Amino acid sequence: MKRLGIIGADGRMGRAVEALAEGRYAVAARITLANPDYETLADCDAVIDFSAGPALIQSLPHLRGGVPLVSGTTGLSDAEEAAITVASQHVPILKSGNFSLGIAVLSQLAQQTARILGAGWDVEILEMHHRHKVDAPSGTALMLGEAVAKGRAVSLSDKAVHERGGQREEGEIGYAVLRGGGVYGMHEVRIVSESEMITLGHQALNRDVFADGALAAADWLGGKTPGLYSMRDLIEI
Ligand SMILES: NC(=O)C1=CN([C@@H]2O[C@H](COP(=O)(O)OP(=O)(O)OC[C@H]3O[C@@H](n4cnc5c(N)ncnc54)[C@H](OP(=O)(O)O)[C@@H]3O)[C@@H](O)[C@H]2O)C=CC1
Ligand SMILES: O=C(O)C1=N[C@H](C(=O)O)C[C@H](O)C1
Repeated sequence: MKRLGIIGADGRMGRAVEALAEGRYAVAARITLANPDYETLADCDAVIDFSAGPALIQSLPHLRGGVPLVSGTTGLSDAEEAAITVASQHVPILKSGNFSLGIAVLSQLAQQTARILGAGWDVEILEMHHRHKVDAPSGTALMLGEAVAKGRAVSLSDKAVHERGGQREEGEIGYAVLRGGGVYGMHEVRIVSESEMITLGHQALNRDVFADGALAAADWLGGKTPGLYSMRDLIEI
């Protein structure tokens, strides 16, 4: 059986991945805060990461032999993102802020809708997650904003408004963040004119949807050449 490493193995997602991997992979490395045995990752056939920036960055040197990495950790700094891009010269890495099929499709729809309608329509991105979530806005909400920006041929960092302190300006991509209870993940892209509103929405109904997608990504990534891949590469949209 192929050997799987899990970074953040004791976390909500790490536990979901370990449970779903049973019968498909032998879990050969479990990286946790208490047991940071990063060198055990080098002997794995694939590694799945749902942890935090520092853990992900510490793992990278141990994958340089070419161990494929699937990473779902969000809230990374620019320096951490850059380190992943550098590592992908030696290692196949599939990184996504969301491993559900529905969000991959929603992202494509948001891009197309933004391209067709243009900046005359206002875009607001809403997300809600459980009370324990650390980063805001979510990695998925940022991905959806990137899709809208790509559809409009603009840069998200130029157009994103994370806290509205006054009146809206044309072309803004606004964010609204809610936190509470046990919500697995709710995202909406609202595209609004003076006369009508399109709502593209998605709700995760359990945590396994992300773990399942990450395991499918690990299967797909085996044997790929080094590079930085996305869920859209996997499902070919
Ligand atoms: N892409 C996707 O589809 C999804 C992405 N995520 C993202 O995955 C990440 C994890 O989410 P979730 O499982 O809910 O969070 P948790 O806090 O439940 O799990 C993270 C785990 O990583 C551990 N950890 C943190 N730092 C280190 C370190 N330096 N070394 C070793 N272990 C470390 C934590 O340990 P401790 O508990 O001791 O702090 C914890 O067990 C988040 O960034 C989240 O946004 C979540 C769901 C889906
Ligand atoms: O922290 C979570 O739980 C989730 N995080 C990801 C994100 O930041 O978008 C994906 C999913 O929505 C759940």
